[in-house]
Amino acid sequence: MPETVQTDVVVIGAGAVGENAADRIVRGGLSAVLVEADLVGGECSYWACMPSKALLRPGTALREARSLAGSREAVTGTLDAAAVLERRNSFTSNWDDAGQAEWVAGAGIDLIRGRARLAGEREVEVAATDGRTLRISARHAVVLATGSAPAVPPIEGLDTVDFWGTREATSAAEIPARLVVIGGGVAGVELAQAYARLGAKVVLLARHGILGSFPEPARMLVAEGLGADGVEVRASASPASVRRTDDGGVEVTLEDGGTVTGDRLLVATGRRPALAGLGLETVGLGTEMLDTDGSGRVAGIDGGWLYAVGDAAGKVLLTHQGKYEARAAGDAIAARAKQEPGSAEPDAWSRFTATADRFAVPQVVFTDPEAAMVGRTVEQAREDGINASETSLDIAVAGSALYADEYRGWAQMVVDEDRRVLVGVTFAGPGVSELLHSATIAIAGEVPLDRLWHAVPAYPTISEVWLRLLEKYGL
Ligand SMILES: Cc1cc2nc3c(=O)[nH]c(=O)nc-3n(C[C@H](O)[C@H](O)[C@H](O)COP(=O)(O)OP(=O)(O)OC[C@H]3O[C@@H](n4cnc5c(N)ncnc54)[C@H](O)[C@@H]3O)c2cc1C
Ligand SMILES: NC(=O)c1ccc[n+]([C@@H]2O[C@H](COP(=O)([O-])OP(=O)(O)OC[C@H]3O[C@@H](n4cnc5c(N)ncnc54)[C@H](O)[C@@H]3O)[C@@H](O)[C@H]2O)c1
Repeated sequence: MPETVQTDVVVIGAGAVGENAADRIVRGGLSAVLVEADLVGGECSYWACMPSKALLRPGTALREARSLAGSREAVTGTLDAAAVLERRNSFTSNWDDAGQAEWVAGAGIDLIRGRARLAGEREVEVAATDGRTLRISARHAVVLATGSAPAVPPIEGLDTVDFWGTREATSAAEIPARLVVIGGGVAGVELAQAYARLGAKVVLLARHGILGSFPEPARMLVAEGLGADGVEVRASASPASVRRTDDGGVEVTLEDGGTVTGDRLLVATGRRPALAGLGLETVGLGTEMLDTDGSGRVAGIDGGWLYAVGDAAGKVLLTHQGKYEARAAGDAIAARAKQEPGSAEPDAWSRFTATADRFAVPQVVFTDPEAAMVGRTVEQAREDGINASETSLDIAVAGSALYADEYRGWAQMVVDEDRRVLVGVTFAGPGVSELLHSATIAIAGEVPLDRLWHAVPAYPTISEVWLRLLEKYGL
């Protein structure tokens, strides 16, 4: 007989998103059980954001030192790959989640380690890691925060080789001499540059070019940065088949008949919500993408007790947006339990709905140079029926010249001409990631351009690009 447990809310998955949902639920006065099958902290902490950025940052710091006369002369060596890997290990706490589990306990959340699945309305069954089977009844809600799984492309022979996914690439203990990367998305380009800087000879196969969601000039700057580090970017290269070579490496045959060989193959071709094996059929749902509203409530569930947030909801696969969805869902669940006014069907921009998921999503590609974008491209804005204009220029202000000798960067703003507010901004160049939040505030706050004119950028910072953009726009 399974042990039975009663709680207000069960959160399945203790990644960054599940942790935030449970935290908001407890802060809202409810009890929460958080179930985790692997490491508390999830993908971002151990196999994604943190280790990948830890692998990239030393190379960027070195390039920055080399970009200035005076400090350039002080650089006498190359990256110490072993030290970089060691520093990366410290950011993942050597894949030990004791610190995160301690935070969960301190937040008043009950942690159960094991694999959970739905077992009917408001019921969750857990195969606990200590061998017990638990049956948890949730008085108010169940939140799916199970993250995502790699989308493995249907490339002939891929199942016969021992290839890396992003998990293996972010946790590797050594640098392969030759690395072939399939996938020109964010994960592919970041890891291609990280490994090239750590000494690998990298070929990146990007069938539609790199960073498809970014405007062309930003993509070009990143491609040049990759090239400068020796990454061979093969745009339009579509892999047809893969085989193991006699020396233990891999050979990728392209659709045009060409071949590329490496000691390791990294496949970074996107991710899908992790919904398989979750018992969704017990509540009348399939394992295809869930349909959720702004507070994460899953459509088609009587009583609205099932929620999905973060990668599991599949709207925006980014940690910060997932955590934002979790805050909205957690607050909504707690408020709905108390029948708080405005929580049942919240208005846009209420704290119970993740409105920015549609209009103001920021993303940074942590390559060198960086690419940073928030909101819509001009094409997306026009597709959405917005009377959009675009203003773009190279970043060439006193702050950028001081930042690096021969600084090269690009900026673009997309304006809704009817409302005279920003709906999209892109920056590309060294150090631009820290500029992005100014654009996010302008978009989420719908700051009128005539008022934005009065947001004076400090001299001499790269932020002066704002002034140049507004002047070029006509202010
Ligand atoms: C290489 C790489 C780099 C990235 N870099 C960035 C970045 O720089 N910035 C950024 O914003 N985003 C980045 N992302 C995306 C980011 O990692 C994800 O958006 C984020 O991890 C999603 O968080 P989550 O909590 O929804 O899912 P996850 O972090 O995947 O957590 C889900 C958790 O649920 C658990 N789980 C799943 N099923 C069950 C079950 N049945 N029972 C119990 N537990 C279960 C899993 O074990 C896991 O711990 C990156 C992704 C990759 C692949
Ligand atoms: N800095 C960051 O914020 C960051 C970094 C890494 C990953 N992420 C997130 O993690 C998720 C996964 O990243 P990703 O780069 O794997 O996904 P992605 O969807 O961004 O890119 C996948 C790439 O793989 C290519 N591809 C797909 N199938 C292919 C095939 N059969 N052959 C060749 N190429 C193929 C696509 O054209 C695309 O360029 C994304 O949602 C991303 O936003 C974020």
